[in-house]
Amino acid sequence: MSEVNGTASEKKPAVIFVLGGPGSGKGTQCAYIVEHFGYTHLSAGDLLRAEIKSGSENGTMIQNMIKEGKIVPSEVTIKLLQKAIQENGNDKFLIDGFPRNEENRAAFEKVTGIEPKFVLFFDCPEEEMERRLLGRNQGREDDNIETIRKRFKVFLESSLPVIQYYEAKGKVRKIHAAKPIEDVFQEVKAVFSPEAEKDKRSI
Ligand SMILES: Nc1ncnc2c1ncn2[C@@H]1O[C@H](COP(=O)(O)OP(=O)(O)OP(=O)(O)O)[C@@H](O)[C@H]1O
Ligand SMILES: Nc1ccn([C@@H]2O[C@H](COP(=O)(O)O)[C@@H](O)[C@H]2O)c(=O)n1
Ligand SMILES: [Mg+2]
Repeated sequence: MSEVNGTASEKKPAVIFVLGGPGSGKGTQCAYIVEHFGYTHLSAGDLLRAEIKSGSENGTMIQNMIKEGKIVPSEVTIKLLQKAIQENGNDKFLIDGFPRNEENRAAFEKVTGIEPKFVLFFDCPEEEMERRLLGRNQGREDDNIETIRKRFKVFLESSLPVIQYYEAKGKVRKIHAAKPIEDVFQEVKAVFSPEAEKDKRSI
């Protein structure tokens, strides 16, 4: 496929949006899904952090927004996602941490014409997410209590409505994420195994 929003005859990649509050375990579980089910993992946050490191002209703006827990304009994030999809040979992607608000959601659909197959939603209480983020130790500039509180607020105000939008379309697969990593993955597996079977039958 030469373009992500190419002509009707070109097959669009299968996309699963992976959503959940900060520290709910999205990245951790995506690594397991990649290993077991052959998806490519694209984390919107990781792509934005790489863009800062690359010295791009948007770097300072992105860095400031991440420090404040704010959502970067869709145009920037979608360009990074499109490029990552185009550069990858796979036809199925986990898009982690996107769409984060209604603007992200509507713009991605408009620009790429892609509707997610389903939305994997990691549901986790704030106290547990806060504990995990404060213990993460990956040197992230937004893993401090002040920014974490801002990120929780943005999640409740801007990201949950996106999950509710997909819930109304019957597309949300909710995972109880406040359990040990292996137990969470058992629940995730139960979502992906039937999908993998369906995919095999349609080949
Ligand atoms: N089920 C779990 N139980 C305990 N700790 C976990 C669990 N899942 C992930 N963690 C740990 O919690 C921290 C956050 O996990 P992870 O980075 O996967 O979350 P995330 O949802 O991607 O967060 P963010 O939105 O900030 O990128 C990591 O240190 C990870 O090892
Ligand atoms: N769609 C997105 C995704 C992320 N951001 C910004 O990056 C921060 C970190 O995201 P993680 O998923 O790695 O936690 C997030 O708080 C936002 O500032 C974004 O703007 N848009
Ligand atoms: Mg993450």
